Amino acid sequence: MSNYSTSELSEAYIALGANLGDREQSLKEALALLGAHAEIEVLRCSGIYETEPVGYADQPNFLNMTAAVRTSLLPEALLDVMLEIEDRLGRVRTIRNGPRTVDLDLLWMDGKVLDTPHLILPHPRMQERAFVLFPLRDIVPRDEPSGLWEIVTKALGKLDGREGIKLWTSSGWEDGFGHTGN
Ligand SMILES: Nc1ncnc2c1ncn2[C@@H]1O[C@H](COP(=O)(O)OP(=O)(O)OP(=O)(O)O)[C@@H](O)[C@H]1O
Ligand SMILES: Nc1nc2c(c(=O)[nH]1)N=C(CO)CN2
Repeated sequence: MSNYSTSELSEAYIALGANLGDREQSLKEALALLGAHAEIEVLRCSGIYETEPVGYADQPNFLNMTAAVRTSLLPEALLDVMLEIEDRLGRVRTIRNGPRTVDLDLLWMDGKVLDTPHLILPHPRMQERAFVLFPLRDIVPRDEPSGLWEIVTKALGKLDGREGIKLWTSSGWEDGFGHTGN
């Protein structure tokens, strides 16, 4: 497909959330599926945080984390891969902000700005979500070239404390989790 990927590599930041079933397993499977894609390399993963639900309160706590990936996919194609992973892991869309086996949001891609019916970049709600910002702070380098570190730091400064976020466990990524063995 001509408009699927490019010869240039982008660095993208993805938020993952799960609040149904085996939440930790769903996050890890989603990461493994991202990393198994021929055009996606998972570079860094945050810790896994347990977070109180935001938006629609009458649902279980979430586990949330973020990942940085390197990819030759164009933004829309990366989003398609993410939506396929959600489907594969059994996500059923019911109510907005409602419970889900796994949710993948594309937060940031080299500072690109997009506003199409399918994809808005940067993610429009990322700066107000503590469950995104705390895990994102784990993995964005201070010298990130497109200005994400400054955005995350400023947005975190506006939050009221930790807002129902606590570290749950390490993602285990550094210890080899997610490698497919080749
Ligand atoms: N940056 C983005 N990342 C992920 N999805 C996006 C983005 N911009 C637009 N979308 C669109 O949003 C649609 C709905 O996403 P989803 O069902 O995950 O929403 P939600 O998780 O309930 O709410 P929220 O978008 O606030 O996290 C997706 O099918 C996708 O086309
Ligand atoms: N704590 C928490 N709350 C949410 C989350 C989430 O991932 N974590 N996702 C939502 C819709 O994307 C709505 N509310």
